[in-house]
Amino acid sequence: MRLQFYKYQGTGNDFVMIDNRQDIFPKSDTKLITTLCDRRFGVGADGLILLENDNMSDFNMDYYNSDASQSMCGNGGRCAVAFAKFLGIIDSETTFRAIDGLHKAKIIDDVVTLQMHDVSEVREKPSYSFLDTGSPHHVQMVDNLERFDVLKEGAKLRYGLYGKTGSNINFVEQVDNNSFGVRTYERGVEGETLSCGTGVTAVAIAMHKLGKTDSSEVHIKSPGGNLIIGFQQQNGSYTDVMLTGPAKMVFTGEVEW
Ligand SMILES: N[C@@H](CCC[C@H](N)C(=O)O)C(=O)O
Repeated sequence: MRLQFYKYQGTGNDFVMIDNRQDIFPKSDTKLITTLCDRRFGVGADGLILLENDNMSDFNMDYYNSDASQSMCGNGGRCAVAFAKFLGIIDSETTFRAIDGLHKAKIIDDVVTLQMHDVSEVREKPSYSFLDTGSPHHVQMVDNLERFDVLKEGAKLRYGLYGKTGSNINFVEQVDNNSFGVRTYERGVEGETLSCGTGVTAVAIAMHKLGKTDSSEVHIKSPGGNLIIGFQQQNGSYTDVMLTGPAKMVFTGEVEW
C-alpha cells in the first residue's frame, strides 16, 4: 500500500505528517510508526502526526514519538496547524484537539502561536523544577550549556529519577533577564532533539516561578531556533500560555509498506 506523507519541522523538531481524515492509517502498527520515523530505514523524524477529523473542533492531532509512545507535542501542534492550513481545513485561526484537550492557535505566514494548557503546579526541588505542560518536564539550570553532555545526563535523569514513565529533561542557561538557552533530552525519542515546544514552555514557567525572570514574555534559544513563550500569572497559576515560533513544510513524498 502507498501512503502519502508530508515532512514538517518546527525549530528543528521534525515530524512525518499524514492526512488521516479518511482513517487510512493502521494506528496499531507500531512497527510502521517507528519505521517511518527511523532516519535510516524510513523518512526520519522525531515523531509522527496524524491529522484527523474531530466532531467538536477543526481537527484532531494524534501525536506519536519516534518510539510510538504518545504525549502532547508543542512543536508538533504548531506544525499540525500549518498542515491544516495547507490542506485548506483552517484559515488563520483554529481550535483543535490533542491528547491533553482543546487548543487554540493562530497562524500568520509560517509563524504559529499555540495556546498551551494552564499550569497550576510547579514542583520546586533544590536543583531542579518539575512541571507538566501537556507532557512532563524536568527543568535544571547548568553552566556552559553548549558543552553540556545532554545525552548522558538526560538519560541518567530520565531513567534514574523518573522510572518507567520517564520525563523529558531540559537543561537551561540564563542569557539575560528574559532569555534562556535550552537543550532537551526527549523521552520517546531517547535522545536530544533540536527543540521541544512543551519543554521550552516548561522552562519559561519554571524560570518565572523561580524568580529568574520577572517578564511575562520569555525568549528561548534552542539549537534548532528561537521560540517565544507568553503567559499570565494569577494566584499561583499560569494561564494564557502562548508558544510562538516558525513551522514549515520541508518536503512531501510517498512510502510503500
Ligand atoms: N517535542 C515535543 C514533545 C513530545 C512529547 C515528549 N517527547 C513526551 O513523550 O513527553 C514538543 O515539542 O513538545
